[in-house]
Amino acid sequence: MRQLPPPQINSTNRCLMGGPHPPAQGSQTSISYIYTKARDGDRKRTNMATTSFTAPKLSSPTLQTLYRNLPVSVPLPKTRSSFSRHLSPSISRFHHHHLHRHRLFSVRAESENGAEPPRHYDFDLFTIGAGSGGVRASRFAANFGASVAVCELPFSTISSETTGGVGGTCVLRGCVPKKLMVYASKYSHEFDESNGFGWKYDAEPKHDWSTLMANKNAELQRLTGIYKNILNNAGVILIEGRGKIVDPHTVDVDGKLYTARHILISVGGRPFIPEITGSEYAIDSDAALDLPSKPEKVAIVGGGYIALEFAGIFNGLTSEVHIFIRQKKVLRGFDEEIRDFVGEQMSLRGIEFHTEESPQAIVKSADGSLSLKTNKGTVEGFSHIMFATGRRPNTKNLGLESVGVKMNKNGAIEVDEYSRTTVPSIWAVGDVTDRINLTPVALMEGGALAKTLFQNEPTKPDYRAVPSAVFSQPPIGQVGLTEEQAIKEYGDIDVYTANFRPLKATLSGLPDRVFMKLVVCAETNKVLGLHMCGEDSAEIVQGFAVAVKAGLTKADFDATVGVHPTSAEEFVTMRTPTRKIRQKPDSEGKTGLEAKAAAGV
Ligand SMILES: NC(=O)C1=CN([C@@H]2O[C@H](COP(=O)(O)OP(=O)(O)OC[C@H]3O[C@@H](n4cnc5c(N)ncnc54)[C@H](OP(=O)(O)O)[C@@H]3O)[C@@H](O)[C@H]2O)C=CC1
Ligand SMILES: N[C@@H](CCC(=O)N[C@@H](CSSC[C@H](NC(=O)CC[C@H](N)C(=O)O)C(=O)NCC(=O)O)C(=O)NCC(=O)O)C(=O)O
Repeated sequence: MRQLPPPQINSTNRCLMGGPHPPAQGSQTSISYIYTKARDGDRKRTNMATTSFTAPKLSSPTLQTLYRNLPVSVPLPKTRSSFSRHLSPSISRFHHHHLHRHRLFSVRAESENGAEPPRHYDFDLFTIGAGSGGVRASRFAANFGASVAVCELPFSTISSETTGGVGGTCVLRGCVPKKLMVYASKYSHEFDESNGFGWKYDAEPKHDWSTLMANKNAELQRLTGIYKNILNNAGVILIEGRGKIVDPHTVDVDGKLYTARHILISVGGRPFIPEITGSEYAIDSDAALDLPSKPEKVAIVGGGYIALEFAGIFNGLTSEVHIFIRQKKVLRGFDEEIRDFVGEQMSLRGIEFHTEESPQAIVKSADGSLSLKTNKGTVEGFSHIMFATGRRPNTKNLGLESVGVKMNKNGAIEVDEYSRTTVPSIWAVGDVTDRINLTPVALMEGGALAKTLFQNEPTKPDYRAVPSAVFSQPPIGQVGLTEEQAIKEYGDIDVYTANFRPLKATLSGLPDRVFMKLVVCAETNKVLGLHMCGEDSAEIVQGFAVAVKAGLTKADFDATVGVHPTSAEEFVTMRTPTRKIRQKPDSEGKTGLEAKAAAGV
């Protein structure tokens, strides 16, 4: 796609960020606050004495532009902008109160090239979508001194054209409720483990589905409230409704128009279900997180993150679970040995895998049960059929085509390295751009954008060594290259693996095992990739991700003392390579110490 030049930081930002400006001679505008940088990068507002000054007489064009771009605060009642004109009385009252509490209404004058007449905007940044990326960009931008509004649809556990909620996918329909359900479902395995440690129950522990759903939903309500407060405390104005871009600087929210110097699209994605006969009987992950009762027998179509996580959840909560994947293995793109290992371990916990089976139709029987017809036959008697067949960017009905924001064939917004779309004033972060669809990545993109636009610090998100976890049971954690990627990229690698029965399994008597792998560059001794499937792998990999990101060598790992007895210690005690792969001609590979010396470490 077209690469736009790095964003130019305009003089508004420079002035705003630069701390107290000397009052321009003769101005009558009151400046109420300055912003000082706090340790964590957020900014603290400092109350300043109001300064009165009248418009300065500036001779140089640069200074004139600088002055036009100064953020000037105008008391709301005196200045009715296009923004306040369109507000309904109740929203207007809220904004009036809110703006006065946080900062006076900011009207900015802009002249893009010095020749055009200055334009006034209601906001420096208008964000569409208050999920992880949108909230992060908006609140950081506000903390950097920008005037920011964000619009979001009303709360619902199920996303649609008319529902969403502050917090977005991660908080309301993804990571958080999913992890709560993972916690709920893990107990059954733990009850099984406990017998070997002497625990006896007079009766089988019972699970009450409605208690779990009620507590989970109460937590989601709490979190959406927390996210509203986070925005409010940062001085971001929240507007409930559906945003649609009208022109490169204007957003329509349910009939009211708001102008902004920059528009950010952070509307995320939604589950995708392929169109097959009977697909209306299928549920997606939104619905699966909010079922009124436990599924008795569930088919899960797909072999990605979501399919494996829900298979573990329903299996742990004692549903009968069948997974249908169109390939031989789950988790395309993951390390091959991890793909094999997780499949085996999940099978041992009672999940049935149907491989190389593609769904063709769903049929509902008179008794209400569902059958899944595939290329290999029909499996009957499901209470639920869940599709976890990927997610699609949420870019319909946003007005993107009409303003010229380019999208790829899946509807993902194309952006440059700074998250800028093909329209220079419009930016996009998070799943809507389909880069790496993970919450911490959206947070990174949102934070980088706020710095780029409002802190005079053009910042590209860094996609090297992004760790991730699949909260399957057992879970997977990984960072860096798979063995297959490393061979392709480096040719010569050493692979260290450990496949062992963890201490806990010796008394529990369960067939649980752990698999761990280090992929090491033979030439430099750097650890290129680290993979684990087994209890606690997500927690373990987060720490090791620092080492991989920092480019540490296998020798550095060897020099680290283990924590005993843990599974994690295997990563620092793998002494002999399981295999050495040599693809470069005449290549022997170096030992750890030789490589360390060669690299000057
Ligand atoms: N723990 C985490 O960090 C989590 C992250 N996520 C994020 O959300 C994204 C979406 O997750 P998910 O929905 O699991 O998507 P994924 O892309 O991970 O997996 C989709 C799965 O569905 C299969 N599939 C796609 N289309 C069809 C079809 N028409 N018929 C049969 N099978 C099909 C794919 O098979 P094939 O491989 O053959 O294409 C693949 O196995 C992930 O990529 C991840 O970024 C989601 C949940 C948890
Ligand atoms: N990691 C811990 C904490 C989980 C957590 O971070 N909970 C979040 C909610 S979900 S997570 C939602 C996600 N937050 C985060 O990912 C926070 C990550 C990290 N603390 C950071 O600052 O980068 C997000 O969308 N952030 C937008 C933003 O920060 O701008 C929270 O806000 N809790 C407050 C509370 O419970 O009182 C755990 O797993 O137990």
